[in-house]
Amino acid sequence: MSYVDEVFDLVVAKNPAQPEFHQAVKEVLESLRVVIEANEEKYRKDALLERLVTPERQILFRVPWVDDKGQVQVNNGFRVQFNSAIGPYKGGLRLHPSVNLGIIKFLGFEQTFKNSLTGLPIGGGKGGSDFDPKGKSDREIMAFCQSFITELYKYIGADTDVPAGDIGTGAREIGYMYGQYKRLTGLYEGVLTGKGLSYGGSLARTEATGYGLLYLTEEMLKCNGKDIAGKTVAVSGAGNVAIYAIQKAEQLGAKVVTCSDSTGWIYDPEGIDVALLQEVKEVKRARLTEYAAARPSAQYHEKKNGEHGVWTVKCDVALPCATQNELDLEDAKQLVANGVFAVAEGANMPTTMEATEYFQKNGVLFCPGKASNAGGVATSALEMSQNSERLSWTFEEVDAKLKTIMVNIFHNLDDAAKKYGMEGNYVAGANIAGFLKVADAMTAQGIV
Ligand SMILES: NC(=O)C1=CN([C@@H]2O[C@H](COP(=O)(O)OP(=O)(O)OC[C@H]3O[C@@H](n4cnc5c(N)ncnc54)[C@H](OP(=O)(O)O)[C@@H]3O)[C@@H](O)[C@H]2O)C=CC1
Ligand SMILES: O=C(O)CCC(=O)C(=O)O
Repeated sequence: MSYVDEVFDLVVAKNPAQPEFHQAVKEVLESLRVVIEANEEKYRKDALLERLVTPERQILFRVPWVDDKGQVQVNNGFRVQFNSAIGPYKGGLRLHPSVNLGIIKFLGFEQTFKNSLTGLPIGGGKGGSDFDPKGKSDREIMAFCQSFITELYKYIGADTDVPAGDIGTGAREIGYMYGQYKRLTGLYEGVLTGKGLSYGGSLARTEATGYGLLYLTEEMLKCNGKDIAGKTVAVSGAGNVAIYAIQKAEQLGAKVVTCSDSTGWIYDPEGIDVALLQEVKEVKRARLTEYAAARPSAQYHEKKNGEHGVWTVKCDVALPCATQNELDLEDAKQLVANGVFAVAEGANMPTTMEATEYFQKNGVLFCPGKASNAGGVATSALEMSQNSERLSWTFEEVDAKLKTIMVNIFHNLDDAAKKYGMEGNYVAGANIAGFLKVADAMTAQGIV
């Protein structure tokens, strides 16, 4: 049996009931086959793959907090410190009822390769809780965040592990967590990113994941003789990534006709009004029905099981920006039948493996999230740099660096795919380019 297959079987055996983690590992290992086989003896002897798929540390903890009725609630807290070969652990905190250890491990594993692709010195980590921020008062959110950090502060720090936002964790939550960390440690340091601008946050971090997605998509299209201007784009999600992806796509001359949340989706043939979307989602924290009520051109569709939502709409470019496995084989078939020619992932692993293969077999340009959504974490690393030098850069400076990083990521994965005989396979290119740097650093640092 090949080394890759042996290690994949080991992952399934040692991590039962963690399908998202198995999926993320399988996708990476499959595309590393050619690289591993070229150096199999050394990697096998060093158990490099076994170490790569095993988190350095997993922290599981209780998060008790008191709700507005005086009732004590208890949630599960997680931080998976996956790989620190190239820098301190770095990655977001997800607050969503679906969160479990397998999901945090898949995200931490992906983060290791993504962070490597940015070219910046950051290792991979991820965390979160099964806490549901929806419908909670500000006081309840604060109580949860303070309790979460009261345990987690022991394991994080500006040079050890630097968490940030993800689904359900935005500027408000980061603020409460930062305040509690400072209170417990007495340290005013860059321990979290995505902070508010008045206390060490970076300009353009809020926009970075969505903007970065479009910078990379623009470059991918340009290198394949196409242009984003004038194209019709379908976006899923209506959170941080989706909103700024829509804004930048529209600035680049595309028309974005869809967005969605967990209860329904919008088709707006005149193009999404991003200012209205921001007002509904970021300010009011309301449902998309409010967008539809205020926008005569918009059609609102309730989410129904078995229906394919935004992916039924005819588009040239699809940008899944909501959550994992939200675009399956049926969706991919529909998109291809409707003429889609490019898909770039804003979310982490939003496309199933079968759907990814279908796109690739049908000549659709496909960029995986670990490359196309890396602008968020890259800008977080720029926030860390600014915190270290006690300076703040302008929006234009950060945005220009972000654009350069995204263009470089695309060329690195394009080059890696070509070098290993898989031209145009950006999934393989991203996994190989991300892996090589981490593997080199792990090898240089000995058996740790
Ligand atoms: N924020 C960042 O900087 C980065 C985020 N990402 C990834 O991008 C994706 C979106 O994150 P972000 O925009 O920050 O998160 P937000 O919480 O801001 O928004 C998430 C959006 O996706 C929808 N959504 C979440 N879960 C589900 C679900 N199970 N089914 C349907 N819709 C769902 C939400 O709808 P509702 O509000 O109704 O729940 C919301 O519209 C995630 O995969 C995240 O890991 C990747 C890189 C960086
Ligand atoms: O900015 C960060 O550190 C976190 C980003 C993140 O969680 C992600 O890239 O998925």
